[in-house]
Amino acid sequence: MIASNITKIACIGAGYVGGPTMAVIAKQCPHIKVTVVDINAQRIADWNQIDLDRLPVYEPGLPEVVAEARGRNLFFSTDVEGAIREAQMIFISVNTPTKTYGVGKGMAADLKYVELCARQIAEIATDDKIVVEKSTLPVRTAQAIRTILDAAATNGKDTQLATSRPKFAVLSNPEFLAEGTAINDLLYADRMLIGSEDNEDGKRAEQALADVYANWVPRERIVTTRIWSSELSKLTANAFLAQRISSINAISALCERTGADVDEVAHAIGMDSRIGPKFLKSSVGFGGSCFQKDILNLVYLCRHFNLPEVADYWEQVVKLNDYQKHRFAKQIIDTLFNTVSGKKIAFLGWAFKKDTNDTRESAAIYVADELLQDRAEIHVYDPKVTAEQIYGDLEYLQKHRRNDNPCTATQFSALSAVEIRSLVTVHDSPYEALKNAHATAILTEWDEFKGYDWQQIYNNMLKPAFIFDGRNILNRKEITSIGFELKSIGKG
Ligand SMILES: NC(=O)C1=CN([C@@H]2O[C@H](COP(=O)(O)OP(=O)(O)OC[C@H]3O[C@@H](n4cnc5c(N)ncnc54)[C@H](O)[C@@H]3O)[C@@H](O)[C@H]2O)C=CC1
Ligand SMILES: O=C(O)[C@H]1O[C@H](OP(=O)(O)OP(=O)(O)OC[C@H]2O[C@@H](n3ccc(=O)[nH]c3=O)[C@H](O)[C@@H]2O)[C@H](O)[C@@H](O)[C@@H]1O
Repeated sequence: MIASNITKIACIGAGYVGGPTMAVIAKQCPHIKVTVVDINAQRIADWNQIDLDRLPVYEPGLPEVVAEARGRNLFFSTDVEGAIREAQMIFISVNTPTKTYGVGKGMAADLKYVELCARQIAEIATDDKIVVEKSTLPVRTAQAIRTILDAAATNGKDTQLATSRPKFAVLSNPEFLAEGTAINDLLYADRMLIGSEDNEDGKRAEQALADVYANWVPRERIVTTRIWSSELSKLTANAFLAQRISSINAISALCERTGADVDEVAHAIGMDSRIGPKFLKSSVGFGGSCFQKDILNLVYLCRHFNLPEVADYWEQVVKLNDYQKHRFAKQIIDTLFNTVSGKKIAFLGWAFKKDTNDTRESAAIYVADELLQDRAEIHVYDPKVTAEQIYGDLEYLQKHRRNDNPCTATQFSALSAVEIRSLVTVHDSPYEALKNAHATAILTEWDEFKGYDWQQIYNNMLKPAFIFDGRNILNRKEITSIGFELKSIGKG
């Protein structure tokens, strides 16, 4: 029977979502044993680090949560099979990146990891399980998961009587946390969304998961829907959030031409309660593993369902974001007298936003790539990102640049790993990165950047000393009074 009182949870995938979400469930529900498993042994070893500053995910508040629950009712392990066997409820929290091959290349979500999980669950389960989609998935994926679970339950186990075969309930429970604020987002969630199949087991499973969250989330914030609505709500939420950023970034370009100030415009329109102030911060462009991936996935789905106008509408959000990153890089080259060849450009920040060590799809990667095409010498400082990660990001891009990117596709040539390493230097100290630089580009809004000794930095930079503030974090008056030439986003 599908369990109604959950005491054992497994989560497949110990990444940015699996790790923090399960740590919070374990913290808030000491009566539930939570086991997080991953095929990446190094990642699991890092989650088991005694030194909590070296967990694989940097996230404010996470070490404290892990310290409280780990070893009590929170476990990290590579024993995927054991965890599946034991659990009543299994979260699938594996990566669903954009496909880099075959049908849907560059657009569709790659569901191979999710499919593998479903097959593994089906193969191993000997009793009834609730399977929860925590990964972000295209609408109707639950159908595919159900088909795999049911087929395996009948195929591989046909020696079993039909009545003794395990039953599965599939739920959709997308995650809405943002990196950098994950713990807060999980503890004080705006809502927890649960989509279930419309049958008795589906409703039973939905109630069981709602009861888990009810240990700390007010009941009125636990929203239940049909399963397709839940799946589509996740893609839609990310598309709406990203759309706001692209909208304000589009206006930033107009501000630069007209002398208006994008921060003032954002403030003024955000005071309209129908618009609201959040997600109106103009920037060098949104990054992160999800916005672009999820919108491209949405676009792919719309085309699949023969809705080309709808697909084009959403695709524009990504195109505008590509344009914004390109605009920023181009402004650096244009301002530095039309070439950055052999010039030292310091990058402050590499992560896609502050308070995370995640660099996936970070704007910094694309801006660096464009400057490297002109043979700039880039010197990077980021408080949380390692040199290997930075080199890895640039090398990955050389192989996987999107073909349809109008800003970058045609004129770009791939750089070798050796070329990248000869042109890019990663520093442990911001002051070293900035010494003798022709220009500084701020790519991430880390708070510490605001508190630097900018006078000292100015003294040590080449003149004219340019700053390209891709996050609008510096105080214009202070910075220009030192003598810097400051270029901000959306300020004429
Ligand atoms: N990163 C974020 O802030 C958010 C991500 N999401 C979604 O959550 C999902 C996971 O994202 P992340 O945690 O960022 O990915 P991630 O790449 O950090 O973690 C995924 C983990 O799954 C593991 N894995 C893959 N296949 C496996 C298998 N068959 N068995 C065991 N482990 C396996 C990988 O080794 C990896 O450690 C994605 O669908 C993403 O779109 C949703 C909300 C927020
Ligand atoms: O599905 C996901 O992965 C998650 O994607 C985003 O979270 P995240 O990408 O972690 O971080 P955001 O705060 O949304 O920032 C995304 C990017 O947009 C940029 N951004 C954000 C807000 C803004 O006003 N301006 C802006 O440029 C950030 O700097 C960052 O590069 C969503 O906010 C989460 O709700 C969602 O769960």
